[in-house]
Amino acid sequence: MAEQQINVAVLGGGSFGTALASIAADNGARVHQWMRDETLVAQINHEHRNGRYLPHYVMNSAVQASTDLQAVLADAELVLIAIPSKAFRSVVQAAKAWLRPEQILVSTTKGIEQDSFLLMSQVLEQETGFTHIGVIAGPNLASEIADKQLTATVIASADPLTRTRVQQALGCRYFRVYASDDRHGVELGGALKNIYAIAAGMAAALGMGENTRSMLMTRALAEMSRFAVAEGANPMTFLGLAGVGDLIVTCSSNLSRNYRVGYAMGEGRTLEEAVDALGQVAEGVNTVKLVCAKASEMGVYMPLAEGLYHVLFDGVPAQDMARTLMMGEQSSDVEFILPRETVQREHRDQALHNHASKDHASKDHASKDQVFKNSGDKNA
Ligand SMILES: NC(=O)c1ccc[n+]([C@@H]2O[C@H](COP(=O)([O-])OP(=O)(O)OC[C@H]3O[C@@H](n4cnc5c(N)ncnc54)[C@H](O)[C@@H]3O)[C@@H](O)[C@H]2O)c1
Ligand SMILES: O=P(O)(O)OC[C@H](O)CO
Repeated sequence: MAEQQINVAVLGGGSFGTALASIAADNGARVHQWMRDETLVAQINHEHRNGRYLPHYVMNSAVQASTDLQAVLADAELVLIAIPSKAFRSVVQAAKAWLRPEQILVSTTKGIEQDSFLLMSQVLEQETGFTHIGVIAGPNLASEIADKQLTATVIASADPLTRTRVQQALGCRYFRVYASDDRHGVELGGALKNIYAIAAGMAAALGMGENTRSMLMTRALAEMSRFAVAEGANPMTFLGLAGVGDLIVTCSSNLSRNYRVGYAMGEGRTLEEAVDALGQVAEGVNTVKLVCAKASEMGVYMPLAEGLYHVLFDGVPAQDMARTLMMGEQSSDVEFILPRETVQREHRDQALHNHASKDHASKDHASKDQVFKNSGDKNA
């Protein structure tokens, strides 16, 4: 589908970086992939395999791997950055000397920066000041893409050139790229769903049923969009691939690392044991901490995220947390139709009404008593 051969640089030698590099090469792009590990570089260049992250996947043999950041970026028109959020800024800073304003820079990372609460495309913007900046997010399990399972993603950018170039570079017979201009919403969708994937993994390990999983995912969507709207995103974005799409896949599949962390904890492992056993990044663990702090600062109601926080960091058993959540307020289904505040007001009004009726009834009763007393007929 690529209309002209484009030079693509992929920064990151993990599973998603590797899958994206191969897609772009399948699509006719000239692809250079940067990573730190010389052994992996040699393996990709000679065996066309990334034995550490996607051992069973045969990559497109045209992908050229290198540890030389300058060489990888030299001719790149499109730069895809697939580095975990903890290291994202430092890699961008290292790359900065060879980045140019005409390049298209796209983050594929679904995480939030610890101290700044910035999303990765905001880090890119802050570090470079460039305009062709975008993000990719959607239901994109790297190992399924590697298997060439039919997959769709979203390129989100306010910049039309970024959107069309990424669609041209990556859209192919097994990978569809949809466009959005709500970069913030798409990026938040990708980062926030990791929280609920941990909770869904936990629920599955605890033997909770399909009704429970469906409730969890739907309420997660309500919570994610409530937070994102408070952050200035468009709630409609959450109806798309980067919202409900990514939430479904990550809350349903043990190919998701976040789901696997939750599952291991539901089986009784500690957070540390679960993360160690994974050996890769589960962004949701850090994201839940940052989002809970932010939500309390902004006054956004996020009972699921808060509940998960208590299980991960305060030693609250997951079963107890689930019970507590069921006792929480019974609120609105879709808050953009019936606002949560309206339901709360209705409950308050009803309580007042009940109280007033009770009061009235007891006064009525008392005055009847008085009449009876006065009339001396207690059986009237
Ligand atoms: N794996 C997926 O299915 C998938 C899908 C969509 C999005 N993502 C997102 O993409 C991002 C990267 O994911 P991944 O699956 O490729 O991760 P990964 O854990 O498979 O690999 C991360 C890569 O980053 C490298 N890295 C870590 N710290 C580094 C540093 N300081 N300098 C240079 N390189 C460093 C690692 O060596 C590794 O090559 C994550 O934020 C994830 O949310 C992943
Ligand atoms: O493995 P996870 O949990 O990081 O999820 C991978 C992707 O984000 C799924 O779209």
